[in-house]
Amino acid sequence: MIFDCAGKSLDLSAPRIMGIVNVTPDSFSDGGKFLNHDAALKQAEKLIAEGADILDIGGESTRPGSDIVAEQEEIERVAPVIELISAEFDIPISIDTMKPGVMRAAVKAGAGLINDVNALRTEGALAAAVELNVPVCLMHMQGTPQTMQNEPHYDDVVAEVKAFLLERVDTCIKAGIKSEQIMLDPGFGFGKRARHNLRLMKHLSSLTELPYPVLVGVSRKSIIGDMLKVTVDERLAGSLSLAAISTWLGAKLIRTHDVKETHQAVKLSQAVMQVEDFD
Ligand SMILES: Nc1nc2[nH]c(SCC(=O)O)nc2c(=O)[nH]1
Repeated sequence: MIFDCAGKSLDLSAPRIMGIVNVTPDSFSDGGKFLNHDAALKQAEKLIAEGADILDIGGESTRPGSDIVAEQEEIERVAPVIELISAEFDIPISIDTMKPGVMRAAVKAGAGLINDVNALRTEGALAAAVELNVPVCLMHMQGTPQTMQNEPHYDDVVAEVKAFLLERVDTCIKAGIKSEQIMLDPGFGFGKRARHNLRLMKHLSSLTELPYPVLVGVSRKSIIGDMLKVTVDERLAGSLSLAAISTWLGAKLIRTHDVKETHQAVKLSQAVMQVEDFD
């Protein structure tokens, strides 16, 4: 279960941590903090020191109602940062984008994994991913970031998300993506109400039992805010609780803003899962 991310390996035989570096002015949690390259590099350095196993670079916020960013603008935000991080550190880098042109520029700059919240459905994205021949994360989203939280509806959210992801896997493999280069993600908060997010978490094993590693991204998200009625900067405890639950249920990659604390939570849940039953 080792992903080759453009020569840098990501070993998913145990749960790992994906640190978030948003190079956007409007990301819901840290928007604007890392728009300049030095700040982004410093953030990368911090997350690596705290134990990140991969860094996820995003140039377009996909929080509900976010603005669409032009492809060239998104490339100008992410490519220089990826180049800097890739030159400076030996850590695998993922590009969080839906756009094929950004995928190409990011991999050229040193990214080794495509993290697509749109599961390669954008025109040209699947062809780009096949050509770039790097691992991909396929995530479920109902609608678009601009529309997804307007009355999301499911008859059976767990079954529907699982069916969507398996259909995308089938399409990707038929197009030439290797199955061992695929990871899946239920897409917490992407066209889901609180109860949908909770059901997806409760039944996460319906995804983790599949032969693909599962990535979970709940860091500081509305699943926490809805339940605890706390603001974004008061969601660390909730994020860590869900990180522990996710890994307990088989998630192999936790996407987070808070790497140090999440690393501790994951280490504990691993310790419980792996302890010998008898001396
Ligand atoms: N794979 C994956 N990529 C993501 N990119 C974002 S951006 C919005 C935010 O961080 O709230 N979320 C996710 C997620 O949940 N999974």
